[in-house]
Order: sequence, then structure tokens, then C-alpha cells
Amino acid sequence: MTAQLIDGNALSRQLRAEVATRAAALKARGVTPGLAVVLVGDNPASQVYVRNKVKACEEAGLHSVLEKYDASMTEAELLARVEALNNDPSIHGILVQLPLPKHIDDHKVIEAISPLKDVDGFHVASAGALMVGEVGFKACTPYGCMKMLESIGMKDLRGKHAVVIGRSNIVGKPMAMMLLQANATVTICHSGTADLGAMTRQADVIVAAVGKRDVLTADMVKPGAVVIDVGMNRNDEGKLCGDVDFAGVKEVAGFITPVPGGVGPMTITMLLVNTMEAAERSAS
Ligand SMILES: Nc1nc(=O)c2c([nH]1)NC[C@@H]1CN(c3ccc(C(=O)N[C@@H](CCC(=O)O)C(=O)O)cc3)C=[N+]21
Repeated sequence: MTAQLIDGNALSRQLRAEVATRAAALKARGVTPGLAVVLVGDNPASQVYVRNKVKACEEAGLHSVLEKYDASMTEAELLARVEALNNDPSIHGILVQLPLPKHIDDHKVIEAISPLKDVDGFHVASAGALMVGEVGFKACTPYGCMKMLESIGMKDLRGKHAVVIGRSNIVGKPMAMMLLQANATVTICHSGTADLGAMTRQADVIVAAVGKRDVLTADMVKPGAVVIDVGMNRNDEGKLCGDVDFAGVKEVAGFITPVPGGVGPMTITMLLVNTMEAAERSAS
């Protein structure tokens, strides 16, 4: 058996076209959705990601502002910038690119962002809203994974067992909450899990979000399972690869997401969706 690919680029094109339509409608009412992206320091990967986010905004007709600062920027200076953006009516979403330089407390910076503009969904208020099923911004990566499941007819996961590998605040934990919200039975695995394969072999849906290559291999997957790969690693040849042994797992899984071209572009798409949502809320 060979798995069907869930194409994050194709799904992104579709969802971004919907954002563009909504953006045009809001602009006709005199409001242009605006995203501020704040980048501190010169992490080369961050430069690429941030450029992609700004480009995606432009293509969907969203206004974006890229603020680049030297790595020597102080925490107080950054907090002051966040506060200014909180009060800027032309900005509906604020994204402070992570990681931040070591002398800046990222938790403090994220909590300084107004929850109304927290399009990353990283604020404690956003995480709490997800937890209790209230309105709030959903973290873009797990939100994108949910849209990928929806695209293959798995919006309601009643009766399904989902196994999440990884427990980070930005992917693993919110992912588990969203799967739970969709009625899945959810297991969260992590570095302290005794027998990962025993868990994943029971899963109808597996989300790998560890940040390590080959965390999931073919022998750990039930035939026909859906495998979502959130990983972003480099292999020995320097090529981008996920957490899943793609070549092996695609022979067992029913559906699988590729890296690149899977969850990555969906993360950016959901950032646009959240920014659109923020602008619409502020205009209503
Ligand atoms: N505040 C904040 N919010 C984030 O959402 C955030 C962040 N900080 N810091 C870094 C991570 C990483 N991230 C990615 C988004 C898209 C791709 C993406 O589009 N990847 C392409 C490939 C890109 C390439 O070729 O390098 C793909 O998978 O096809 C990757 C990584 C968002 N992040």
C-alpha cells in the first residue's frame, strides 16, 4: 500500500484564495487587514520564514509591516514596540518571530501582545481559550494540521485514536487540545514515554512534532493510519526533512504529509486566516 499525499501547498492555495476574497470584502468597507512581523537578530532561518510570511500577506492582499531590529535590542525596547503595535489601529495581528536573543524573555514578550492581536495563538489567554473551548486565536501549526485532516474528510474524529508525539506549548499541547475538541481520543507521547511504538501502533491519526529525524518509522504505524509530520530538520545531505521516515512510512500509512510542502505552508496560511479573523472582529 502507498499512502495518499496531503498537499499543504495545494490546500494553502485554496485557503489563501478564500482569505484574499475576505480581505477584498473588508477593504471595500474601508479596513485593510494588517499584520506586523517583528524580527530581532539575524537568525538565518528566521529571515527566510519572515520573508515568506510577508510575501504570503502581499499575495492575499493583506497589509504587512516587517520590523527588523538588531540582536542588541533590549527587552524593554521590544516591549515598548509591542505596546505601540497593540495601540496601532492599522495593525490587527502581531507576530514576534521566535527564537528571540537569549537576553530577552520570550514569555514576557508574548504576554505583552494584546490577546486581540495574538495571531500566533501563543498568549496564555489564547491557550486558555482553546482549553475551555472559547473564542480565541488558535496556534497556527496545529490549526493547519486540523485543516489538513478536514481536507481528507476527518473533521469529526469521534471513535478515532489520535497520538501526538511532542508536548511543546506551540505545537504538541495545542494540537492535543484541538484533536480533543474534534472528539478524538487523544494520547500525548514525549521523551518520557516508555514504548512509543506501542502507542503509535494503536493510532488512527499520528502527529509527529518532536524536531528529530526518524522519530516515526514504518513498524510504528498501523496500516491505513493518517500521518502528519510537523518536523523541520535537515538530513545528512542538508535537505529539509521531517520527523517521519517518509520513505518507509508512506508504504504503510493511508495518508501522509510531505516535508517540505506539508505543514510548513499551512502554518503561514493559518497566520493569514487568524490575521483576517482579527481584522474582521475589530471591524464588526
Ligand atoms: N512567532 C513565531 N511564529 C511562528 O509561526 C514561527 C516562529 N515564530 N518561529 C519559527 C517557526 C517556524 N515556522 C515555519 C513556518 C513555515 C515554514 C514553511 O513554509 N516551510 C516550507 C519550506 C521552507 C524552506 O524551504 O525552508 C515547507 O515546509 O514547505 C517553515 C517554518 C514558523 N515559526
